[in-house]
Order: sequence, then C-alpha cells, then structure tokens
Amino acid sequence: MSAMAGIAPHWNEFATREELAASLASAVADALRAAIGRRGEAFLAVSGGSTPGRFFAALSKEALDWSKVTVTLVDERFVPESSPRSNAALAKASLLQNEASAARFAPLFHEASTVETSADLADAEIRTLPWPLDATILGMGGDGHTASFFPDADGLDALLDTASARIVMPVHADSAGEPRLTLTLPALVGAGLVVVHIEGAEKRNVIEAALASEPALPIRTVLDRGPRAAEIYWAP
Ligand SMILES: O=C1O[C@H](COP(=O)(O)O)[C@@H](O)[C@H](O)[C@H]1O
Repeated sequence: MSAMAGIAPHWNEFATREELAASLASAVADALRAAIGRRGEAFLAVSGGSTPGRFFAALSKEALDWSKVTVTLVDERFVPESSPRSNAALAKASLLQNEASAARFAPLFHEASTVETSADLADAEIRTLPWPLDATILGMGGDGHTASFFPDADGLDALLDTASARIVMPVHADSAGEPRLTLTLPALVGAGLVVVHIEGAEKRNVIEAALASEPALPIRTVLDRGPRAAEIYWAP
C-alpha cells in the first residue's frame, strides 16, 4: 500500500453548533461556486448520522446554481430509503431542500440481494460522475471511524488503500450493525476541500488522541493519507 504525506489538519472552532453550521455552509457553498465557475459543475459528498442536520439546513439555503451540483454520500447503510437509518433519506429530507432542491442526487444504495452486488452497481454509476469531488464532508464516530471505515471492518487495509481502483466498496464490521457501502479513501481525500465535521467534547478527545498517538484509528489514517490538509470543524 502506498502512503501519501501526512499534513496536519487545520482546526476551525466555534462557540455554538449554529455558528459552525453557518460557517461550514458558507465555506462549502464557496467551494461549489468556485467549481461551477472553473468547470461548469460541482460535485459534493456528504456524511450521514446525527451531526450534519444543522449544516444541511444552512447549506440548503445558500444561493448558487444548484442545478449544476451533484450530491452523493460519503457512506451508506445497506438499507433502502424507507429505513430511518438511510443516509440518502436524511440527505434528501435535510439538504436537498430549498435552493438545493435543484441539485442532482446520486445514491450509494442499490437494491440487490447482497451488499457486494449493491456496491458493484454503485461503483459503476458513481464513476460516471464529475470526479474529482470538489468537497468531501466527513463525520466521525466515537470509535474513530469515518465514512464506513470502522476499526473492526473486514479488509480495512483495502478500504484505506490510496491506490484502490474502486470508488465504492462494501463493508462488513461487527460494530456497524448492518453492512455498509463506502467511498474509498482516494475518492474521498482527492477533493479540493476535505472537512471533518465533529461536535462535542467526546469527539474532540477522540480525534485529538488519534492525531497524537498510535495505533492509528481510521480517522487518523484518512487524514494522514490525504494530499492536502483537512479542515476540522468543531463546536462543543
Ligand atoms: O455511521 C455513521 O456515523 C458517522 C458519525 O455519525 P454521528 O451520528 O456520530 O454524527 C457518519 O459520519 C457516517 O456517515 C455514518 O454512516
């Protein structure tokens, strides 16, 4: 496995989660506007989970030409959109609203009997999109996972391989609940803007410990292997 240079992330700290959401939405909107100006379209990958709700609401109201924006997911559970655990359902309900309702959405979940087949279908579809990503918005779990790179995932090295030819891969991890689909490390960190959006003292402790010591948790590996410094957005 090849390794990229590790560049220390840059911290953006806010007094409140509302202030974080407004600032992050503004930064992402700027990145999308710049991409549209440069190449006529923009490509954004967002996370699911409980953290991005305020950010999604703020970003959905940003004025830009959303008809030229494609939105996909950093990762997804192997569940249909009817499930309350679907990241696609969350993105559609919270981000693809208001101004952003004009954006195109590309899901990772595809109906199939196995997550492997679903990942093959997603990989074929997602690779037709306008790569590279202009912005990747990662989250992080309390166990140090980001995207669906769980510390106990089967074949974690392959998911985190900087030379991976895959864009979407299936994930099995006991700690994850259901199987998952994830964008691979090079697909995620190739974005012009890579953000880790975390909130609360516990997640701050986890990422600070991960950045300071070995063994590397997945969040640390992702940040170490990116070609440019990531932006950490944090509020208590
Ligand atoms: O499983 C997931 O969890 C992480 C973090 O979620 P949160 O609820 O602690 O905010 C998220 O980034 C990822 O997209 C999601 O699939």
